[in-house]
Order: sequence, then C-alpha cells, then structure tokens
Amino acid sequence: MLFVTTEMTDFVKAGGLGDVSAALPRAVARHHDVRVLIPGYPNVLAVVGKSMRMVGKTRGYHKLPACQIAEATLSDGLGVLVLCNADLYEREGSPYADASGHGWADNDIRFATLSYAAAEIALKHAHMSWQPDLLHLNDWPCALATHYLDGESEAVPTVLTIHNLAYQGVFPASAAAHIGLSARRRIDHDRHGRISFLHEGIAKATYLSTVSECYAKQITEPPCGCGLDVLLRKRASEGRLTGIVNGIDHSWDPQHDPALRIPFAIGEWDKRHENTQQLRDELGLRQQDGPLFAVISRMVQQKGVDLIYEAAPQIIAAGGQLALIGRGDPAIEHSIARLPRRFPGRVVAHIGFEEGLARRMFAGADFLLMPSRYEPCGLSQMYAQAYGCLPVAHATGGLIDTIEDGITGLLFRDATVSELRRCLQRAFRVFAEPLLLNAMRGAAMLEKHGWDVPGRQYATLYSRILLKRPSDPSAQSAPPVREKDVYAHL
Ligand SMILES: Nc1ncnc2c1ncn2[C@@H]1O[C@H](COP(=O)(O)OP(=O)(O)O[C@H]2O[C@H](CO)[C@@H](O)[C@H](O)[C@H]2O)[C@@H](O)[C@H]1O
Repeated sequence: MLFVTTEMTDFVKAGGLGDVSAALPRAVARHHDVRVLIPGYPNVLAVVGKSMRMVGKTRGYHKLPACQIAEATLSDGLGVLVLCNADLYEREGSPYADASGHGWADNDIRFATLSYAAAEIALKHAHMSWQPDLLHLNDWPCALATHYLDGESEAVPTVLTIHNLAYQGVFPASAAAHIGLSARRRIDHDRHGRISFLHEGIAKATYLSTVSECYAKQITEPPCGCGLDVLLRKRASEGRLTGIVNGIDHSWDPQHDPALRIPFAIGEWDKRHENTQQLRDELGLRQQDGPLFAVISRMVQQKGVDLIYEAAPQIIAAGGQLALIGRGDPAIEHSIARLPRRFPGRVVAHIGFEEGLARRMFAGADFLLMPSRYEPCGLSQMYAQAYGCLPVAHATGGLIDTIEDGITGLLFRDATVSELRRCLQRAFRVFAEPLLLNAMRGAAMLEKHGWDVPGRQYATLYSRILLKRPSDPSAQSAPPVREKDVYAHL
C-alpha cells in the first residue's frame, strides 16, 4: 500500500494531517506492506537527503514536470518515497504557502504532479521494482491520482481520506489543460466554471473515508457537505463512505514526555499543578488560583477563535486566565494578539507553531477551548485528555465521538458565544469542586485513543477492498479479516 501525503510530522507539519501521516502508516505496517510518498520539501531532504537513493522517475505530462523518485528508510524501518523536483518543492515556507501565508500560485501543478506520480508508481510506469496494491490518498492535494489511474482503478484501488472537506483544491478551469484533463475527462465545473481536485477524487475513488463517524454522517448534508453533500450521499448510498476516528501516538504521555520538566501520572495532581505554575512563569502569566484555559489551534475561521475572543472578558472577570498559541489567518492572528494588551498578566498569545510549548500547555492548563464550527476529528482534544486537561468543545464531528460530556470534557450544542459562555460557567463550577475536577481529569487520562484500533480498522478496510478486486484471484484465499464487521457492505 502506498500512503500519499503532503505532510508528515517526521519532516514537516502544518496541522493534524502531519500527525496522522506519521502514525497511521506505522500502525498499518503491522498488517500490510506500506510505503509513504511525500514531496521532497527542504525539511524532507534535510532529514533523509543523505541516506536516500534514486529508485524511479516519472515522465512529464502536459505542464506537469518530470520528477525523480528517491527512497529512504526511517530509523524504525518505515519506507519513504520522496518525489524530487527542486523547482516545485524545494521552497521555504509550509507545504502549501510561502512564509507570509500566501498559497503558492502553482499549487495546481505541484499537487497534480504528486497525484500523477502516485498513479504512475501504482501503474508500474515509474521504473520501480516495488508496486503498491492500493493507494491511500489524503485530502485534495492527492485526490487527482484517481483521475490519472485512468480506468485502472479496479487493478489499483484507491482509498481517499477526507481530513477536511472545506479544503477542496479549487482552481480556474484554465488549469485543466495544464494538468492534463481532456474535455471528456474534465472535472465537473462549479457555477463559476472552476475545477475541484477533491470533487474528482470523491467521484472516482474506490472507497472514501473520513476521520470520525459523526463527520462521515455530517458531510452528507449541508452545511458540513460544503457543496459536495449530494455526491457524498451518492457514494454513501453505494456503501463506499465510512468514518474511522483518528488516534494519537504514544509520544503523548505525560509520564514520559521530554518537553515536560515534571512528568506526572493519573492521580499525581500536585505534580500536575507544578506544571501549571511553571507554565504561568514561562508564559508571563500571574500566579493565581483560578483556572487556566488554553487554546492550541490553527487560527482559522473553522476553529471558532472569534468566539473565544468574545468570551475572553468573561473568563478574566470570573478569575480565569487564557493562553493561546496558534498561527494562520493574519486577520485572526491580529485580533488575538490584541487580547494580552487588554488583560496584561492574565491573557497571553503566542503567534507561532511550537510543539514543545503546546505540550507544556496541555500539561499545565486546566481546560482546552475548542469551539470549532465543525471538526472532522480533532486531535488537540485527545492530546488534552491524555494530559488531564479537560476539553471544552462544540458538540460537532469528532468532538462528539471523543468527548463524553461531563465525564471526559464539556460539550456545548451550538457554536455561538452565548452557548460557549454557558459552558464556561460549567467549567468554572467543575474547577471549584476539586473532587469532581480530579475525577474528570482521571477519566480523561484513562481514555484509550491509541492508533491500534484505527490502524486495524484501516487494515481491515484495505483487505476488504483487495478481496473484492476482480483481477486478483489469489486474494480469494486470503485469511478472513477478524476486525469488527463494520465494512460488511464491501
Ligand atoms: N501553534 C501551534 N503550535 C503547536 N501545535 C499546534 C499549533 N496549532 C495547532 N497545533 C497542533 O496541530 C494539530 C492540529 O490538529 P487538529 O486535528 O486539531 O486540526 P487540523 O484542523 O489541522 O486538522 C484536520 O485534519 C485532522 C487530521 O485528520 C483532523 O483531526 C481535524 O479535525 C482536521 O481539521 C494538533 O496536533 C495541535 O495540537
């Protein structure tokens, strides 16, 4: 199986996809022969550049340039294929945007090239000795691989995982000719005559998954369907859409996290409190008795950070403090950066991306605020739970699947300031009752969010799809899959 991704925490992380891409292929490697395909960004070359060897190449296609394919083996044995093209990928910035946050103007070419390479590898056109039996594609940047397989998808089936339906890879119709879509095969146009990579992938993938059960249902209806709900309903009615809740990897363990100066376990609430005091010192917050609320998030409209901005005065008036870390939309960053000036010593905002600090915030804060308008799965709430920090979250998508209201966190029904305020009052009441607070912390820390279960669920999904493949008679004698029969329709 070839897992195709645009970020992986081993090299580069822009959001949750980076964490999933680092953990899921490793979890699945226990069951399948897995390699990861990722573009050769500077951070990738910095880590594996010296150890990689060239193993294949792809031809140019329309305006997609020819690329080299290199292979490296990571220290734990995971094989990584690196798609090398200096002009496309060796740029400073994130995988998707330059250092000032503007999307690269040629993202259609950059990611169509990645999709094309994935298909070429699968079709044995890339001069490689290894060939995957299945492509696992992630989000819009890889979705066009389904198109480039060009009718061969029965031979090489595809799973397309939707991590966030709102990002669809929409480009002007003129891009179609550049990336090699004939008029006949052209991606459906939207009202403005544009094309969408994700639309094509959803229409053509053998199977679709998304990252929680609840979101899998929500995307078949507006508003979460983001204009693709009719197509998704059709794919769901064919039995080809499922939800598998993400896991979190073993490094999220407050007993063994090198980012913490004082490790702690369930019940060691004094040690946890020392983490809180240290965090206040590190961030320049006053030492005080009230609850500390944290926000660790991409600063984008999805995450409802504007609701937190509105509710911040209430948190401060009730004796709480607020610490935010995030990066994203410049306008949201700007408004968040103003808060500490209004509430010096009680609100801090760090505009940036810093995993070590994020870990200390999970370990020291009492509550994590996640008023996301929608949330396909969410990882931060699970990291928070593992560190005894209780999520206060909007009841949507994966937040419903992973938070038990009143037990492992607090949920509120609508993503509005008034609902958030009411939930904050509940949080203050929980904080005022140490027995309840510690019982909830303990329950949250006991949650098992590892990758074993989702890893097995994906492995089962691949096996079922491969068993169904008509061109592989040997697969009929494959051993039965023992995982809970959630894919009976396949
Ligand atoms: N400034 C900062 N400094 C340090 N760490 C930071 C940070 N900002 C964010 N993070 C971390 O980045 C990750 C964000 O992951 P999420 O799953 O919460 O959201 P994202 O929207 O990126 O992912 C999308 O894909 C994932 C994966 O499927 C889905 O869970 C999610 O719902 C979907 O929106 C978490 O690990 C978080 O702790």
